[in-house]
Amino acid sequence: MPVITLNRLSKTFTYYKKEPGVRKSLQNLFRREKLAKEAVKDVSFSVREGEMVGFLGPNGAGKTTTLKMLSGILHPSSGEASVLGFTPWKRQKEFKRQFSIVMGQKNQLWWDLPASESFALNKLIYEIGDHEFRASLDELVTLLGVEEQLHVQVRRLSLGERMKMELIAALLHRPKVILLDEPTIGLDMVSQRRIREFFKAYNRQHRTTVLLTSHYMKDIEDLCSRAIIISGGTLVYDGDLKSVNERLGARKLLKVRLAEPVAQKQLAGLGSVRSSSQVEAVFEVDAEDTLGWSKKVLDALPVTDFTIEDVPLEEGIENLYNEGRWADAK
Ligand SMILES: Nc1ncnc2c1ncn2[C@@H]1O[C@H](COP(=O)(O)OP(=O)(O)OP(=O)(O)O)[C@@H](O)[C@H]1O
Repeated sequence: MPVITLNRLSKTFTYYKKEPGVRKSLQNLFRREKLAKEAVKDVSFSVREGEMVGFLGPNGAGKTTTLKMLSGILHPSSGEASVLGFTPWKRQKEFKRQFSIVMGQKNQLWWDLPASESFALNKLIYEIGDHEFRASLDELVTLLGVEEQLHVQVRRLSLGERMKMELIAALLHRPKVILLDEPTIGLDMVSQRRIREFFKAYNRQHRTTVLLTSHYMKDIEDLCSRAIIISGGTLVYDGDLKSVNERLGARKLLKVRLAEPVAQKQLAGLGSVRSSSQVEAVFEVDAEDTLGWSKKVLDALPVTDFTIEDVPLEEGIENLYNEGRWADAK
């Protein structure tokens, strides 16, 4: 049984064009130009109970807008959605008690109070019983290793510690469905890993259904076996994460630092140059022949430093989409 279902869900934002300058602003008071942005177009998919699905797409693809509709923060322009049998934007109390959304860029904790006091408030809001609250809090605090920070004013916590407290606040009422919008954004590698490990353990224990957006491929790889990809508001892929990886992994970025400036022409003569500055160059190369490419570049240029990296997720998706390489993946 799916717990999340979207049926041709769409959202168009309408807004008025704003032009710079006093004269234009005055003109706009009388004659405003109305614009429309189709942020999400006819998106349909469903997620089964206990699944952890990566929701991916380039910047501005419509991910946050979709998650906001699924959490009831936004009304769609058309289409339907059901989460745990509820229509999210009706915002029924019973829905809110079984659901949670975590946005890495927003916080729900009170900054001037210790997190423990925000948790006590959530206990009241979600009507969590004493025993359940204690058990839930103990489990989350232990899994995330934040026992010592519970009574520290939130504004004094590190970014990673604050995010862990945000997660506790979002999970205290043991929601069955969790939407995670960039939960590890801006965190250092250690905190990112800790949060990934937390979700793995948490999901094993509670079989929560999770829809996760992240710009870090590692988050998605570690937690999800299925990916849903949108681009320009439209669903472009729904399937195995492995096949997305195979496609994205086909190219690598070879980054070199040079001892002295090298002419653009010489760089271009070596291969596909992604970008270059005075003493740096980035080549996009075939992943299967990284060694051959490395040798060629090292032989030809005065290289002082050298790294091989994956193509950033959102860029890779955008490239594949533009090249029409999704056709056989759908
Ligand atoms: N209130 C709004 N009014 C007008 N346009 C909007 C509004 N909210 C979002 N948009 C536009 O809708 C599109 C989708 O935005 P959304 O935030 O859903 O993208 P996203 O996939 O989450 O991107 P990112 O990865 O950068 O966070 C963008 O072009 C954005 O500028």
